[in-house]
Amino acid sequence: MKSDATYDYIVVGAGSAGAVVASRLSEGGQHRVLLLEAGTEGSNFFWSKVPVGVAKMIDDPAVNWCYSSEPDEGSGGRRIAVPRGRMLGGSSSINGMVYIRGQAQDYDHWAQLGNRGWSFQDVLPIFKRMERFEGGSDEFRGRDGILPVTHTPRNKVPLLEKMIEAAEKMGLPYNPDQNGATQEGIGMSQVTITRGRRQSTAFCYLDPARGRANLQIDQGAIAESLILEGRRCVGVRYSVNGEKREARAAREVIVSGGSINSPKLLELSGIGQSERLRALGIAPVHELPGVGENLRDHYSPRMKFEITGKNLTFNDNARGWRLAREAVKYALFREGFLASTSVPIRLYFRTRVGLDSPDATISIAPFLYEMVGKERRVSAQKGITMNVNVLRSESTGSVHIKSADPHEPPAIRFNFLSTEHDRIGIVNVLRKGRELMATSPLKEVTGREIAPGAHLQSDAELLEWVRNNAETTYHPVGTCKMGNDPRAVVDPELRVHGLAGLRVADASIMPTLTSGNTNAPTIMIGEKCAAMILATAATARAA
Ligand SMILES: Cc1cc2nc3c(=O)[nH]c(=O)nc-3n(C[C@H](O)[C@H](O)[C@H](O)COP(=O)(O)OP(=O)(O)OC[C@H]3O[C@@H](n4cnc5c(N)ncnc54)[C@H](O)[C@@H]3O)c2cc1C
Repeated sequence: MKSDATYDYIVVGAGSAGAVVASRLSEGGQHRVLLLEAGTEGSNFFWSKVPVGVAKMIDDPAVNWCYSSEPDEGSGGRRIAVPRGRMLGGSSSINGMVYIRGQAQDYDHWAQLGNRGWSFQDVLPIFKRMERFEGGSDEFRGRDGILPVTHTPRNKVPLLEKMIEAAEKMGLPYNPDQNGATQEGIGMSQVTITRGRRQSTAFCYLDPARGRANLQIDQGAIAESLILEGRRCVGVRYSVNGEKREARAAREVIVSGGSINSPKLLELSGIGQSERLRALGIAPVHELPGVGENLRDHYSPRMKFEITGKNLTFNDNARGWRLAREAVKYALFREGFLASTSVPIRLYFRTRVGLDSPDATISIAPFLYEMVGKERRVSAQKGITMNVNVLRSESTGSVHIKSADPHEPPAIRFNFLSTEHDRIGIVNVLRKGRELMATSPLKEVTGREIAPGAHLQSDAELLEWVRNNAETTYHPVGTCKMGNDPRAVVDPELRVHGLAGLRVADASIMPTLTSGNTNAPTIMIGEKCAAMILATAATARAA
């Protein structure tokens, strides 16, 4: 066993949150930081740089953990793919690059649950500080941050103008900034793309930090367990190419492995439900019943409609010789299909009267795609794909290890559609999708409803279709949730309850889902965690 030097902080996982934590902790130069990342690729991985590369990486084990869920009732007995980034930048390096904070109420709710310091008023300054955005009002948006956020141009795909007009007829106004005063309405997606290049946390936070003498980034380094001495975490056991190593942390270890791998690492270290761990031959060290519980995600069926008009969708220009033309456009100008998000437009809306804020969303890819082997390709048939989901779904599942072998994937149980709220909600969203396509001027260019299909009308039929076809939007959260109740894993400072020297900082600490995609909130969590750690260190120095 190789025993490395002692660091002040060890961060496990260089993802949306972990890259931020390591970058910020090493910024001032006074703390020695070790960042362990299981993946071997970085921000120069070709398909990670090119926005359209999402489709290439969705199932590529070189940069993706490629997990899948356990079959259950909510998924009609299917296994659902659970892609997770496995490279510097983590899932921010393979994701769809949509940038959405969620609603003020999401964070106020976290604060109401007892998480002091997490209300919208508390986190808004962090969101503003971290972003470099070109529009919106100064009250809500930041201009000088490390993370470039851009607007998808409005007029590039003619079909989108028809969508905006149809939505407005339905009473959903055009919203120029869905990260501004209100999320509600139809708007162009904001994205972490600049000049045709993905802005992952690897690119924005780690690349500029690489030259720091006090930051060591070890890639291909898989954390296998935490080193605990009594009630204190003092380091990490990990392996690189099968070689076992140990690193010691004089101050703290920060686990940022994401919602699937963070609870897994805690359990492998004896932290979790003692009975469950004992049954797998792991000696329980610290009973913490919430570890791996409270898994939440956005369950998302894809609706598909035929489009009859000419040159209205990407199906017209992203195949055959036209795709080659798009490639040239990308190479020369960093523009076009290859340089864009696949979901340029989105709607946030209320599915029923009496709600304070939107409870559902539809994001739209202006093309149909098909699976060719394990790859998603643009179809010859013209149409659109709608990704629809309830924003704050209430079904909860779990992530637990299946054995003491750190290299075995954990059991992921989503338990989707297990609450009435989620069942009613998803049916309402499907109906809203239909309503949009049946409204002028979209109606005039809309052909057949390919999925779910017009023959499915009753709630029961639609729900059955969802069970058998829905995917996720790749937003697992909550498995090391923050709070003060018996199922909470970390406190509002993200310290693991009952242990010293150990924090968790990633999407797993969210007690509930945010109203939208989860990358921006997770980067904020990384920023907030680093700020809290640095404040603690400064207080200790002053004392
Ligand atoms: C395909 C896809 C599309 C998505 N699209 C969007 C989108 O458009 N917009 C959006 O906002 N969100 C999107 N998301 C979700 C968003 O990217 C995630 O919520 C966010 O990146 C999670 O960040 P994290 O820090 O919790 O985990 P991750 O970013 O996944 O980082 C965890 C890191 O830890 C590493 N790691 C794990 N275990 C170990 C270990 N034992 N040892 C060493 N390293 C380890 C992993 O390799 C990884 O690099 C998408 C996600 C996916 C997968």
